[in-house]
Amino acid sequence: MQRCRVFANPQTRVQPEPVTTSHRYRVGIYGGTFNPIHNAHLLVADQVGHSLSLDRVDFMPDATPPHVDKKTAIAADLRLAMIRLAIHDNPMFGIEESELYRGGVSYTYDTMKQLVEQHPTTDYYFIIGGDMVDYLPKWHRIDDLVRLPRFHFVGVRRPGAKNESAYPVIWVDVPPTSFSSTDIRRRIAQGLSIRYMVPDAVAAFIKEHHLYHE
Ligand SMILES: Nc1ncnc2c1ncn2[C@@H]1O[C@H](COP(=O)(O)OP(=O)(O)OP(=O)(O)O)[C@@H](O)[C@H]1O
Ligand SMILES: O=C(O)c1ccc[n+]([C@@H]2O[C@H](COP(=O)([O-])O)[C@@H](O)[C@H]2O)c1
Repeated sequence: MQRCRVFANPQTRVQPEPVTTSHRYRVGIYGGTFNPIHNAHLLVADQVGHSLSLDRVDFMPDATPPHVDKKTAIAADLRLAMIRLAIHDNPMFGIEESELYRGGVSYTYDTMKQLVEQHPTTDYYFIIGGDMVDYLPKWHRIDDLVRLPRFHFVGVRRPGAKNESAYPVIWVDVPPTSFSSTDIRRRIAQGLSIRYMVPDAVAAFIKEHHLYHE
């Protein structure tokens, strides 16, 4: 049975304490712009979490994405609010907000270096779309990133697809869903339904705040 440390202040979160000193937490980090978060993101995070027996999968919204060609996203607090609404009913899901606090361009090396240093008993599994694996050689300080202790890449693969990479990647097969946040934004601008593409609470938030209506 896992022991818990109960803090004197009842407001403080009760955190599980490792049973032995060798206990390691297994945390998935799912980075993205989440403009907005959608059901394919949730499906991927859940599938990877279960496939790799992760203790947690944290969604990590970026401040400024490293890709220069990406369009400016809506304000971070709105993206964050939608992530909160989307994940509230899944106890495996959390949010990693450090890139938003840091600001500037959200290079994964900078973020993960800080996280592995701050959490020495945690193994990190950074989730990326299978198509993105081909672009890893272009990532900022990629050779330093893959050498960080307790850092792993997880490639989300369509069943049966190739699993080649210039860098070590743990491949996980996930049922394919082809839509993206771009598709959601376009559909909203065209007045089309996004029901079942995003959680109902996210759709209601988008409507209430009149987001993505051009
Ligand atoms: N349908 C999908 N299936 C698998 N992975 C996905 C899917 N949509 C997005 N991802 C992955 O989710 C991560 C976060 O992506 P991001 O927030 O940029 O979403 P996106 O839907 O690709 O957005 P956009 O269309 O605005 O580029 C990325 O690793 C991306 O490859
Ligand atoms: O560090 C980099 O050079 C780098 C280059 C491309 C993407 N990333 C990260 O990968 C995650 C998904 O990125 P994107 O642009 O596909 O949504 C997000 O957390 C980005 O910060 C990181």
